[in-house]
Amino acid sequence: MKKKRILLKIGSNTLTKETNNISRGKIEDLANQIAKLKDSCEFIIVSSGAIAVAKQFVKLESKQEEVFVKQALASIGQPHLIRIYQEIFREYGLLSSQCLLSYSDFEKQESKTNIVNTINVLVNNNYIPIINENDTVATDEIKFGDNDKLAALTATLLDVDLLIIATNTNGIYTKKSFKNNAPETILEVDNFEDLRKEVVSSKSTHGSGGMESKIEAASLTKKENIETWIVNGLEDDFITNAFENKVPFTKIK
Ligand SMILES: Nc1ncnc2c1ncn2[C@@H]1O[C@H](COP(=O)(O)OP(=O)(O)O)[C@@H](O)[C@H]1O
Ligand SMILES: N[C@@H](CCC(=O)OP(=O)(O)O)C(=O)O
Repeated sequence: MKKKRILLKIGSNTLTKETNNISRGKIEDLANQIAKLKDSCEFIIVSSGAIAVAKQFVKLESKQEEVFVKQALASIGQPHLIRIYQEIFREYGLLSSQCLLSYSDFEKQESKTNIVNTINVLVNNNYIPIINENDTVATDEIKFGDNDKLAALTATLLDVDLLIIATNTNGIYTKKSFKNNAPETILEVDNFEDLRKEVVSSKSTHGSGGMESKIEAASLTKKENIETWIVNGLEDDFITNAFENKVPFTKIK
């Protein structure tokens, strides 16, 4: 049986469970779900969190807002982030690896071919690639604060069957319900262009792209006929529950 190829994007906000520390519990939840699904699905992860991990360990003598400081923090935090993933994934019998990519890599045919070949070898040998932006050489994502687009570009390049973006809401809410503090999830999207009108300018504690960047990401995958799900990553079992339709989330076909 051919496995369903899933690109899972998990942001700093979900990984920290909206605190100032990376949540080992969230990574355990992730590993537990991937282990349960491993006979039917293969996973590629785009994970943020390098800066958030570093902030747990160090205070650099400079203004935190400066982009170079964030790049330095990402460099300090990334190996810790991967160590935590590897420790926990190993306990669940999962193998993992690290890939650092930048947007410009998606503009060069040679780099694209190299990415596809490397990741295919990893996945075919049951390794879960954990991707983040190469923050030393590029600042797009730190400046705009978002891995959503990187996830969409990767999903497209690797021809996945499904992109899952884990965030801190039950998918995209109608603007009206969100503003009235009685959020209602848009479950299925009929008219994609109308979706853009539902975005509210608020963001979560650690997040910076807001819902807009998730919709932009979905517009890239939609063009390639890849389905995108926006789910609440703060909840336990958020992937398996979405598969079983036990929780509300937004499906963009
Ligand atoms: N229509 C909407 N439905 C749900 N959330 C929305 C909507 N419009 C804006 N948002 C905001 O988008 C946030 C999620 O994006 P973001 O803060 O960037 O999180 P992440 O770290 O997961 O990328 C939500 O917490 C919410 O404040
Ligand atoms: N690449 C950096 C920043 C990425 C970022 O902020 O993205 P996100 O948490 O998805 O809004 C990191 O790993 O900390």
